[in-house]
Amino acid sequence: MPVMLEVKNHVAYITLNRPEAMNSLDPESIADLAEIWTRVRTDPDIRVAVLTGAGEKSFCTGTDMKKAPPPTECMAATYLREGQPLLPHMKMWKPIIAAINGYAVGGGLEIALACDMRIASSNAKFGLTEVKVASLAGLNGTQALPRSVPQAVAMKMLLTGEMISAEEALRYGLVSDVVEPSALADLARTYAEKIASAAPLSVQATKQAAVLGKDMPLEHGILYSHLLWGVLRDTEDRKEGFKAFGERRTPEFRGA
Ligand SMILES: CC(C)(COP(=O)(O)OP(=O)(O)OC[C@H]1O[C@@H](n2cnc3c(N)ncnc32)[C@H](O)[C@@H]1OP(=O)(O)O)[C@@H](O)C(=O)NCCC(=O)NCCSC(=O)/C(=C/c1ccccc1)CC(=O)O
Repeated sequence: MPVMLEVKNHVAYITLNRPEAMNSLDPESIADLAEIWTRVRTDPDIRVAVLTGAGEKSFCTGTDMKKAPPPTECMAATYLREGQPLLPHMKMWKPIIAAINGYAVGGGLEIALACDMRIASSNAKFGLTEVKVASLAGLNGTQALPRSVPQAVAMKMLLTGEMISAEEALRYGLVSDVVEPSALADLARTYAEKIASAAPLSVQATKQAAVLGKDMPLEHGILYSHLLWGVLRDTEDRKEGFKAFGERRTPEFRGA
């Protein structure tokens, strides 16, 4: 399988599984991923997803340039029917954690930028190298990178295709944690299980407030987040959370 999925304790573990090709994305991987994201979005048992690459060398190096199929129709037809091939499938309010276990390059870094949390192994390298192969970081890279690291760093990376190290990525805030390669999966699981143990609707509303609010004027974002708080106010889970606190026990959340 070019992409593997395992669901455990409300966490979807997704692994790009073509280590021999640095987990680059061939057409089968892209189709598999699209299906998996739909499952993550719609399966009520799944509360959070972890995305990683197989092996210790690479998270994902973007388009498989040796297997990219020639176009079968004009771009306008594809674009107006489907929009983008990858990221719309990731659009959901369940959080996605990128566990970056090596190279995150080209479309690979763009996918990581579409995740909510990014943690990395100390051997990870990050680059939007599309200019080197006569293309463009057209999934989200030209927009998301300058919003994720200082503008000067983003422009250097975008225009030269130069990669940065895990240490630099941590310094610029592109990732939140850097650990030894052998510790990455455990750290991803720890964060994912923490998120999965919280009330699912509260987690999803929190992501929505943070993601949508980022592009609103502050005053609007604050009002919007207050409305989302109001949406959560009458949930069974909020009652359970408050009750469990008073009874000094672990709450049992149902997503209701
Ligand atoms: C990452 C590297 C620097 C690693 O170098 P290293 O020397 O350690 O390893 P290699 O020998 O190079 O790799 C081992 C093996 O894997 C194959 N490999 C690696 N990456 C790819 C890839 N992206 N496509 C196909 N094959 C790949 C490599 O050929 C080796 O195979 P072997 O010879 O052993 O059979 C180095 O691998 C590297 O620089 N990789 C390329 C990274 C890159 O340029 N990525 C950008 C691709 S373009 C892209 O992602 C785009 C995304 C997009 C944008 C908008 C809309 C949709 C998609 C742009 C686009 O598609 O146009």
